[in-house]
Amino acid sequence: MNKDLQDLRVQINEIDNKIIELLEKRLEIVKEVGAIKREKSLSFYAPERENQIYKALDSLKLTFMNKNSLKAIFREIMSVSIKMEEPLTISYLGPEATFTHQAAIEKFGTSLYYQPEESIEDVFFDVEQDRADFGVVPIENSIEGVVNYTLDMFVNSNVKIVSEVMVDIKHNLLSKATSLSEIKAVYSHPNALGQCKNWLKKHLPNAILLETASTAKAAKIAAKDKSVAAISSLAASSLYDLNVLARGIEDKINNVTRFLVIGKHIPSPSGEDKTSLMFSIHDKVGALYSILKIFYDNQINLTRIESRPSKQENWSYIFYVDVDGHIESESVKKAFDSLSEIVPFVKLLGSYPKYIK
Ligand SMILES: O=C(O)C(=O)C[C@]1(C(=O)O)C=C[C@@H](O)C=C1
Repeated sequence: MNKDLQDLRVQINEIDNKIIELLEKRLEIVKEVGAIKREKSLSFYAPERENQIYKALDSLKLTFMNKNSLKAIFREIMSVSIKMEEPLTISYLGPEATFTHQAAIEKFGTSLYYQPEESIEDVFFDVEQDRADFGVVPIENSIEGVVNYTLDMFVNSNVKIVSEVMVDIKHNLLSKATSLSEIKAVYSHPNALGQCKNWLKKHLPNAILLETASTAKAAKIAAKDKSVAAISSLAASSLYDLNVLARGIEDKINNVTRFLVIGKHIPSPSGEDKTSLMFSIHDKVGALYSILKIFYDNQINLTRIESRPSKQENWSYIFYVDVDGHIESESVKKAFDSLSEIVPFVKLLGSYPKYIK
């Protein structure tokens, strides 16, 4: 072998050994952290601490390394740490290779146990009934809007939002076939078919479009029939051994879905947090105005408001709001207390660190 190459590889080996030695030292300390958490019944997963670590990485000036790559390395280091402290189980809206699966891995890394579920309801039940430590569910898409099913689940559940994660949605045409001319039908979730409408019209004008419960289910169907294709993720192409006939076929770029991590305990403040609340209002003039005024009076930035039918009585609604700040901060706490005094019903859904890309 070339002498220079050999020398360089010897140097790389030395550095790798140092990295491993340092990782071992880090885990030794994490073990002590885990013991304290067990003794004090604290959550092994600490999203507020993870965000602080990501933020510190973000402020570094690096010569060679891309920030996303560095974040991915630290995601996995912390995933290994959590596993050593306690091998947590993460339930998510499945099947495998869905965007929710991708969101769960982005949040917790690959070292934990993942449990796919058939419905959003089952993910909530897993967390409520201790079959999983945390759950991951979709909450809104930048094009399609809110996932009503998830919002409605919070009415009767006492799980808390502990974290959020955003995933860029990239659609791909997958098939056992090797060319577009062989495709007679395209399967996918209705949202994905809708998001790729123009591409399909242009490239597969004669194909029949068929709906499935998830993009991953579509890939499973495509794996059995060479004349069909699925719109699904790249993860599904490897899982079901499908050819990628076309990449990034969504009509609009900037298609992002936001997911929530649900658990049982509200994490401590990270320094940059969000609080989610739900409440109902009295049926009278100015009811919503007086609520919004509370946030204004406390100088709280309201970042989102949604309403949903209460399902108790026709034409009565439940409001969901997201505000900047943690419930342990003076202003958010004060606003929450004032709100509790004037509405028939209010519930704190969680305070959690804002997502850092
Ligand atoms: O600091 C903690 O609370 C830890 O448990 C350590 C650690 C880490 O590896 O840095 C691991 C898991 C937590 O989610 C956050 C951080």
